[in-house]
Amino acid sequence: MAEGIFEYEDKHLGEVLDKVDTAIAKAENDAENAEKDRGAIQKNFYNDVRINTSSYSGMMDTAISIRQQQQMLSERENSWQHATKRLETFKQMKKRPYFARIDFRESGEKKDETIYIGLGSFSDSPDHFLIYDWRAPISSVYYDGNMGKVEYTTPDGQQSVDLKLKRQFTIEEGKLISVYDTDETIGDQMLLNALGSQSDVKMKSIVSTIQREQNKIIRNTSADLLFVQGAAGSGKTAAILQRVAFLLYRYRGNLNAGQVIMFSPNQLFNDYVDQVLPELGEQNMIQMTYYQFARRRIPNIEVENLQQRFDKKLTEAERKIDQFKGSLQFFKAVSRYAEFLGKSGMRFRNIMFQGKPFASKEKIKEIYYSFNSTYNLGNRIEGTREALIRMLNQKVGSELRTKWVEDAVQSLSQEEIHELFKNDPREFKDNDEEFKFLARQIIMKELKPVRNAIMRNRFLSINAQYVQLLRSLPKWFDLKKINVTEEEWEKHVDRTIEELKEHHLTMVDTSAYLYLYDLMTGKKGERSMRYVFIDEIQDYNAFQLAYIRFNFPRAKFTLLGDLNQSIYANETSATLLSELSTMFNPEKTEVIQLAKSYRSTQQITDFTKEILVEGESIESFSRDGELPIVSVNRNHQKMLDAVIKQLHRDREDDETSAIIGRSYAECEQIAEELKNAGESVTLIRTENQRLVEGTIVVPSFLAKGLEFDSVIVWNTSADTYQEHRDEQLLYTICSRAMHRLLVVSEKDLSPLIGKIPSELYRREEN
Ligand SMILES: Nc1ncnc2c1ncn2[C@@H]1O[C@H](COP(=O)(O)OP(=O)(O)OP(=O)(O)O)[C@@H](O)[C@H]1O
Repeated sequence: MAEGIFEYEDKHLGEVLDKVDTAIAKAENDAENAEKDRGAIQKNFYNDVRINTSSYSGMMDTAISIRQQQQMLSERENSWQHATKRLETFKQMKKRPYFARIDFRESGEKKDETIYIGLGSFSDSPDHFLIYDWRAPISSVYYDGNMGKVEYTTPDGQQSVDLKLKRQFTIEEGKLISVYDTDETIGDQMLLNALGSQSDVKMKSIVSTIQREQNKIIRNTSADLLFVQGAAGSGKTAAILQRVAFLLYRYRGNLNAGQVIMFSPNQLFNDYVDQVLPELGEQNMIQMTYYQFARRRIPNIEVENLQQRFDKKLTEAERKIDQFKGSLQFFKAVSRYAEFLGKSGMRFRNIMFQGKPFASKEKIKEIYYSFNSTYNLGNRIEGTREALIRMLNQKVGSELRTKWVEDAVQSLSQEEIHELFKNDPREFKDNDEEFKFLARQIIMKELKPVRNAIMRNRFLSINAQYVQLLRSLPKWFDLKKINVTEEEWEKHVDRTIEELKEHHLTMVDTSAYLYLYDLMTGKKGERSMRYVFIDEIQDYNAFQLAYIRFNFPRAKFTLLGDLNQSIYANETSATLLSELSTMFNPEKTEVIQLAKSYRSTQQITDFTKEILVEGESIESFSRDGELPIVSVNRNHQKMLDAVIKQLHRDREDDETSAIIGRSYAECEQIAEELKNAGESVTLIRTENQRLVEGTIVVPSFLAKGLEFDSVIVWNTSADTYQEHRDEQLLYTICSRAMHRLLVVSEKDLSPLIGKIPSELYRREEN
């Protein structure tokens, strides 16, 4: 880089920082004044209020005066908050005000324009922007184009510019460290710097090095369904977090973080990504796992967790049934079944009062089916509830003169009477009136559980209904379509009933169970949710997706995944794409492929992609590193020694390490053995655990979406990772590594590693 350019930019940076300093001083002053004003109002609050309570109009004046003082106080409070927030932003800006510059000429203009791009915009007068927000329409040119004509989208349509210069800066703590000019999309040097650094317990934003394909994902506003298929480490997660920040900026004022929800693979992952949006100056969206989403609706039932789902061994028939229960076909079958329920077949439960039915199930059924045939299930349940509440109100009257009520009134203590008056004693005309009042209060209290049962639809019987749905299925669904016999189905239903009795449900049943319940109760879904993001889509089945869609009927969807990283061998993701295409309008569906893997060094990506049968489309990013090591050991102890040796190497080089075992049981054992050998490691037991610094031992099914400097794959022996069955699982684990990968096995090496060309790794025998 020419000397003059660096000096020029250094000077420019100095000028901008001076202006930021001026803005800081002003914001400090504003904050101080707002604080003073606030203090003064608080102190003089009652001096400044005109108090006059001698007449009605005087009291009104007093109330108005208090209100005015309160309003002034809250205005000062707002301006104080505003000033402190601005101050905070400017202080951040001082460290790294911008990261890029572009020069371009707009069509029809005679002069070139220069803009600087940073995390947020900054201007020294209303029309004079010194820094543009990376999300501003014009900033897209920086990410999207090579030199020459570049198009970009504005809220008013497409625009084009002639791009003449693209310059990148490294600025640290307000000091210019380096300047690069590039005619590539985003110069490799900056990306290399970003990728070469050590991993952290928290993911970082990628704002200064967003790649062109990623930019498409981030800025897409047209699709109802945006589907991103991308190799491991291709930046899917990084891109969607940036996308959330983009959408919050683009629709500022109309969209808030509470209207965006992201389904993530596990709680560890939530932890891992929770700093990205705050770093970009935005609030985090709602984030949960599907398990949490389902679980909060049915607290009394234990839903199958990740580990149970992962460890499950199914017979061939069970596998087919499981697959069917996770399909769109079954989703439609449940919808159809619910339609029948509008005519007959709804199961009810008695609502009990003092050991006897307040409303018998027969009576409830009679009410439920008394409505006109045009009523849908939602209207029916509402009508039934209203009729039951009317019955309840009549019951209050009819119970007045019963013996239990009389006895209860007679035996009331003074305190209890006081309480029934709600500490507000009243005058009664005579004793009878007082009795009636107290009796009503007692009856209403006693009937409260009945009222709750009505309002909470406890007269429905979801368990019985779900079982009936399963039992009756062969009568209206041809089991031949799924290659299952009636006996096999019967056996399966019996098992589900047993599980329900134990308050257990598998994940596939849970979705169907909840969906049926929502249909029965006429639930409409959350219409205020505007964007739904689902990461690691390959681990969902079509039923779950359809159910999520049902829950958020007005939202736009962004689905991200890698069909090569399905960790559940029982479920196939291949059919997922075709099922998806029937769920959304094809004209509003866009698919983006990300083929380049940024996470790992070239050596690691070249190695891991060989594990897959169809891995050739994965491109490695040219970042150089050491060859992966495949260590084949004579016995268990040797294998452990190889791990310890690598841990020492990692520690010396300041690399974070993760040891990934296939099952939880295996991880528990290694963690124990490593501790006994004096190594300090943390075992990740469940998906709800927090991420910690230092070496961790994590089971394969919890490593989803995470990354580590150095990955050690434990026991890749032939019987642990089998050909066909475990290809994707092993690929997923190995692709967690950024800079270093060690695969250790005892005796026979898994054929999945054996088939990798030997020049792609270094073999060690111990
Ligand atoms: N444009 C980029 N600039 C800098 N770093 C990037 C870029 N894109 C991706 N990365 C980095 O590459 C790594 C992998 O990205 P990310 O976790 O988003 O990939 P992914 O596609 O979600 O992977 P997986 O499917 O394996 O979970 C992260 O460390 C991320 O910060």
